Amino acid sequence: MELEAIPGVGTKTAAALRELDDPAATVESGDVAAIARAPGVNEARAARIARGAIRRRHDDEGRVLATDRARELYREAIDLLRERTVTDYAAKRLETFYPSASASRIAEAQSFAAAAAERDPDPAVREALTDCAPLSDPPTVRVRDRCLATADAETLARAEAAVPELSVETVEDARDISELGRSYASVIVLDESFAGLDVEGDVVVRPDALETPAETVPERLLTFFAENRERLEAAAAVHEAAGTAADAPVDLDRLRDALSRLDDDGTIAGDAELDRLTAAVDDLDAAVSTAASVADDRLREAIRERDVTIEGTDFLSLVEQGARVDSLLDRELADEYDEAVDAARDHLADALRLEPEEAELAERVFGGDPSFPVDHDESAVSRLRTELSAARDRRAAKLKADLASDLGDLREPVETLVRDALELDVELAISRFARDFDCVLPEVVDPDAEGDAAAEGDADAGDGAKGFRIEGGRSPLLDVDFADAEPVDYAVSGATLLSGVNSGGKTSTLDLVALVVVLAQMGLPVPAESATVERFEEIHYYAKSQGTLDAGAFEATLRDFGDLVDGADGRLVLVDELESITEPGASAKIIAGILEALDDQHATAVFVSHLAREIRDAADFEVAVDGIEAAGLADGELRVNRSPKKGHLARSTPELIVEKLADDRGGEFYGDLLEKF
Ligand SMILES: Nc1ncnc2c1ncn2[C@@H]1O[C@H](COP(=O)(O)OP(=O)(O)OP(=O)(O)O)[C@@H](O)[C@H]1O
Repeated sequence: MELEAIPGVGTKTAAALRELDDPAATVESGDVAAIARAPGVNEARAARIARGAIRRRHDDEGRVLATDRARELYREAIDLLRERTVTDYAAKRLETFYPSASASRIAEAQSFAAAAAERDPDPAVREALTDCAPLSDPPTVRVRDRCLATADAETLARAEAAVPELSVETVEDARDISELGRSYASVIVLDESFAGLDVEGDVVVRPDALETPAETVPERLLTFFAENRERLEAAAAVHEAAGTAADAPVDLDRLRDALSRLDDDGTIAGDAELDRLTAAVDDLDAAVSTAASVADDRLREAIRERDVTIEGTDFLSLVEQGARVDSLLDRELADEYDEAVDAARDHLADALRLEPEEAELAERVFGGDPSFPVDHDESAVSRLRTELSAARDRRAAKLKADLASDLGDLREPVETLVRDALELDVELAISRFARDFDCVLPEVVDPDAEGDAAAEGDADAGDGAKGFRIEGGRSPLLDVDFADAEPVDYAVSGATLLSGVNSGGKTSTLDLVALVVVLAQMGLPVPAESATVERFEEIHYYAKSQGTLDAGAFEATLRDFGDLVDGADGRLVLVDELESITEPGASAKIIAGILEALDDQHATAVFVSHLAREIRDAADFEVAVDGIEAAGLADGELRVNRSPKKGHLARSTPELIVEKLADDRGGEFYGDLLEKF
């Protein structure tokens, strides 16, 4: 796939995406975290790229959200979903859902959402998701005790690219290699031509070394797993909490076992022998000095308890020549000295937990010429250190190789393990949203088919329709608790005026319609008992304007509507109290004209207005009027039936108040007033 063909991906972004392992598949996968691994691509941008790829796949170029208020509604819908995610990943991934005019995209998203809504939003899974995050690539580790060697320039370039962890050295002959063997603990020769090479040190010829990075640089896998330990454990916990452990792409026990053998810095953990050797090397000097003290104490004690007879000549030579008293040890205290040395050797072997062969080397540390304090042999200590260090490094290398080979098998599957856990968060957010707001998956119908979405129980409506029909819709965007949101039934096909008392819920009804349509075209469940909506090409929602516009702004608004009515088929137009843009008489005429044009073009429109009667009178066609009706005033409070009544011009609040006064007070004045309505 041409990456540049994705909407919103330019040459620079395409170049960044090409750095990914499998750019096309990654971009198509919708995995926002994986896309965001491309250099310079953050998650918000990754979501846009994923959305672009979806659009391209569905040949979906259109922009359904056509006005600021429509876009605002979409943001509010996304926010309601995002509030229900646990991970950043899921929050970003939800952004790949957008209102689409493509039937195939809506169907695709709906099938995802339908499966998601079935998920049980178990609090235990939510808890487990807390530490879940996309796997990260640790920075390249430099391994300094090993190198690659080749005589070939091309192999050199390939090796440098494939194994940036190791130095790649150029060699011409066996002598060069043997020299490398002295500088590095191990050398891997890449050229077949050196097969059978016999040089000293840890030198191997492995032409396949670049293809087997787990063996060549086990550190790469080890640091990857060490760095991602918490994320992997969290993903495993999610699968367990969700009851999907048995189907997980990785055997979770095996993963945990491998992780338990790994330290946070990518070294080997939990191996008693390696721990013993490491401690022995680290403690060697301290143990030698304590062992010497043990011997000294013994000897001191022995000397203190013995009567030593010194011959006169000895005494003289001691006094006159400053001869060392040590010479007496050999003669007078030989047994005691031997015992003290044995004690020192035992102490050393015990303290360092040495194996018999190592203990043999350790014996040479003590037992030279008798002396007090007891001396040790520094070169024997050094030999012991070399021996123990080499054993430690051999052990570590073997364990690393073993562990890397185990982890190598898990490398690919853990990607899926983590991705599945994160995707579960996306699904659970949708499930929670659907449950919290009593949602249903709506029917999104083809506008070109015959019939009206608004036509209830109309056999002709079939699978095709114009307009929308919402039953029992309850908006989560109201300023009251969702539990107090009263259900609204509303269906419109064609251009309609919506009248109603003040605060009757007209604006809230427009919000509900916009929200239901936006969610429906995102392929998501909607907060209603049932809903059928036309698959609109565009949603134009205009919020109530703040006061009368000056001439310039009025002209601009009129031009907007001029564009809007041009080719309006397939559009949903929601307009809240457009009359406030200019004086009432002119407003009524303008709104009547716009409605007429929209109706002509089979657009679906709902215009909320307090001037419904005037607009109807000004219109040259039979304009439909619906009304949100007050059932009356009770204790000064309006009692409202929130579902607009079809074909009904609702009485206004002033009319209701005049009627109340006429009833309560009687008299000519109120009666005359009432008649004027
Ligand atoms: N379906 C509903 N369920 C519960 N409360 C609602 C519902 N619809 C509206 N309300 C309440 O009524 C208030 C007024 O609603 P809204 O602003 O939509 O009325 P309006 O008819 O547009 O008013 P105005 O004529 O003043 O523009 C809302 O703030 C909300 O508290």
